[in-house]
Amino acid sequence: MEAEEERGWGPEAGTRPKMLPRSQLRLSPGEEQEGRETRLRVVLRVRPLTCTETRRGDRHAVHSLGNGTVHVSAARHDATFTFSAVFDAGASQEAVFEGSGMQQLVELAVEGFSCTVFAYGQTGSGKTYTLMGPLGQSDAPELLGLMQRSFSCLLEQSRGTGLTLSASYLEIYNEQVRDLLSAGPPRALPLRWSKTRGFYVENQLSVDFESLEAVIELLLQGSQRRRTSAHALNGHSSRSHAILTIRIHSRAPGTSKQGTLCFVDLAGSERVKDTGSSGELSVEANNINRSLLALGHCISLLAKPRGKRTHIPYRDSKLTRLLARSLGGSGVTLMVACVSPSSRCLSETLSTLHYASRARRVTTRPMANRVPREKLLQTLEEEIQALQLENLSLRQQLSLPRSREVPGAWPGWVGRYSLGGLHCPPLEGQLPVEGAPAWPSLYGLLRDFVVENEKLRQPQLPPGPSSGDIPTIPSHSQAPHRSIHIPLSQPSWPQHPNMMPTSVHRLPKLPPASSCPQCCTNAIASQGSASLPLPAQDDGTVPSCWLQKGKRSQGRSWSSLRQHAVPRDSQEAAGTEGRVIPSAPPWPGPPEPSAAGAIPVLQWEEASEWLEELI
Ligand SMILES: Nc1ncnc2c1ncn2[C@@H]1O[C@H](COP(=O)(O)OP(=O)(O)OP(=O)(O)O)[C@@H](O)[C@H]1O
Repeated sequence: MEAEEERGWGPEAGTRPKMLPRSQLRLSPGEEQEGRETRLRVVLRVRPLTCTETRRGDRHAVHSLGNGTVHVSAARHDATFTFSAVFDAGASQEAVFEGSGMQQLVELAVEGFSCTVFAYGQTGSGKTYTLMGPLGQSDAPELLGLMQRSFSCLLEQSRGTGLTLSASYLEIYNEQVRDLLSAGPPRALPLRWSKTRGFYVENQLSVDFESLEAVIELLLQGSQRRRTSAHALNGHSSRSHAILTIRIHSRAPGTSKQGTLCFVDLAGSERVKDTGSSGELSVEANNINRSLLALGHCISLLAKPRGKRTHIPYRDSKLTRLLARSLGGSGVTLMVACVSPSSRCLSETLSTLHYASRARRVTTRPMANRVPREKLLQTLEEEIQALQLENLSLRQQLSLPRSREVPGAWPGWVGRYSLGGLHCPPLEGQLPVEGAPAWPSLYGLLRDFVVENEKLRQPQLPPGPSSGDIPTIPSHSQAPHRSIHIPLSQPSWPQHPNMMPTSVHRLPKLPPASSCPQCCTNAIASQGSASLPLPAQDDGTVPSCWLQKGKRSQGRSWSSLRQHAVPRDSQEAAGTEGRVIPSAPPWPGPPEPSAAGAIPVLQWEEASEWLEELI
């Protein structure tokens, strides 16, 4: 745990929820990290002395002690700092890429997380060099920076996986947000806020790309448009904060993710008397320093424990607004602090080191950006797969033949539903509806599995007939009606084929059926017979209170769904001997073909919204 925290991106102490071992859940690193308080990862890079500094006879004041520790020594200043990694003057660009965790950041972005790497430090400390290398030197691939190496890594991952990539590039110059990719002279773009998107730049140009050459060309073009000037400490000093964002849209069967990989090259903090800036340069310097101060202020507040945090003033600058999500929200962030080793830059170096140390205490709660409807479909598929495994296991335990070995022994759902794809073929007599989601079919399949598995679980049941069909529940059975709360957000058990559930104890707990609170004393209509937990009235209809859409509450269980849709075939099941008890709630949408005459209570949109709420 400690080691994990030391590396950064480790969960905060005490925030790790109880989980099954990873081997059972088969979680990806991103899934493991999702929703947990996660520290910013901070690494330090010390550049070599420049020719001017060497000529001047500046001394080395910053020494790496190894193990992520750095020591600063000069006359009255002596201090030691620890980071996730420290790269000294001899470290190559490749070593920085490998040791900073950049590759992991790319992987998380592909998984749908908002990932940010930002370079912070005094002017001339090597931020641009670390991120982009010396731009335009294509003959020296070893000098390529974190950005180009990440692009390459990303494109490698995108090969054959259907990732869609696009890039946007902007700068914040004198508190104006400007597009670096759109044609014509840079003009200010509005920065807006919305509840769903947070802060965003309106009308920003986004360019799709498919190759490394294309994205590097975009980087070059944009960087050439960025404001730079010469001053005493840097002949090519960036006068703006630059933000290059790569959007990664990945589509796989049943899921769709939208991750971002954001590179922030901050303008360097500077002392006007050191840089000799005047006129426009000093106006720029003031704006740069002011926005960095706002960033520092936000970081100081964010570094406090969550309970003690006060309001975070993101709105104090455009920079902090755009970094809000990366710093305090749901992103994963890497900070590369850059310093000069020169004894002359000591006070600025110490300031950067304190700043970076504070940033190490900042935490976020990473959340992947998934398209909810598709997430639901994915979850349904996972549940079905888990139930299918259980079904096989139960059949084995009851010495029932595997259905596949007995022709015609598959339960009714086989053939009606296909697990392979989300978009099942239309059923007989049913017209295909363009763009119609496969939820009813998946839901129906889920329900059928639940029903069959529940029946197979009944301990008093004799082994089934030789046909391998599901044994029926005897009419005298006192088995209570139960509704299953299916934990959609977590797989019920391992989904690896080699990890079949070995005992029924791992099945979801079955709570007692709930009754209609308004008018029915007992929803379980017929004692001793297989029936739905539905209060059928004399005329065969269902009390209106069951059909009314009640006020939606958070955390509703599957059983509450039952109140919203009642297939008529389910009602008919009440009181029918030997019928399977459908303990899964009926699908709240339009009727399935098998549920002839179902009562459609909710509109499709409502039903889908509702399911989204559930997960
Ligand atoms: N690790 C390094 N190895 C060799 N040269 C470096 C290294 N880091 C920086 N330099 C050189 O130092 C100079 C300043 O670097 P750079 O422009 O990247 O600084 P910066 O922090 O981005 O400055 P500013 O904030 O003013 O834009 C450049 O000439 C660059 O080539």
